[in-house]
Amino acid sequence: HTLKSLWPFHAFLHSVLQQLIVKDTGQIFIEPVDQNEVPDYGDIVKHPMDLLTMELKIKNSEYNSLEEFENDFNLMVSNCLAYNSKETIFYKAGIKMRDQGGTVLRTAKRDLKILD
Ligand SMILES: CC(=O)c1c[nH]c2ccccc12
Repeated sequence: HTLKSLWPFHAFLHSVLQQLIVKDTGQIFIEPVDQNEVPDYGDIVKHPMDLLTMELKIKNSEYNSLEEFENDFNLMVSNCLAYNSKETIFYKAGIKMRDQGGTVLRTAKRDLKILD
C-alpha cells in the first residue's frame, strides 16, 4: 500500500498542520491578520496566508501535493518577515516558524517517500 491509497492524503496533511500549529506558541499564525486592526497590512502583503486558512484548504481538497501545502507555509512565513520589522517579536516568531516548521515539512516529505 502507499500512504495515498491506505490513508486519505488530506488526513496526512492535517497531521502535518497540527505539528505546525504546536510550533506557533505565540499563536500569531493561527488565524488571518485582522486587516481592520492592521489597516496597512494589505499595502505590503498581497496574498495573506495563515494556518486556519490552510486547514480549510485541506478540508476543501485544495492541496494535491505536499509541495502545494509547503508553498502556502512559505507564503505565510515570508508575509510575516515582509510586514514586521526585524526587531519585533512577530519577526522573530517568523524566523522560528520558518526553522521549526521547515523541519516538520522535511520529515513529512521523507515519510511520504518511505510510504511510497
Ligand atoms: C503573522 C503576523 O504578521 C501578524 C499576526 N498578528 C498580527 C497583528 C498585527 C500585525 C501583524 C500580525
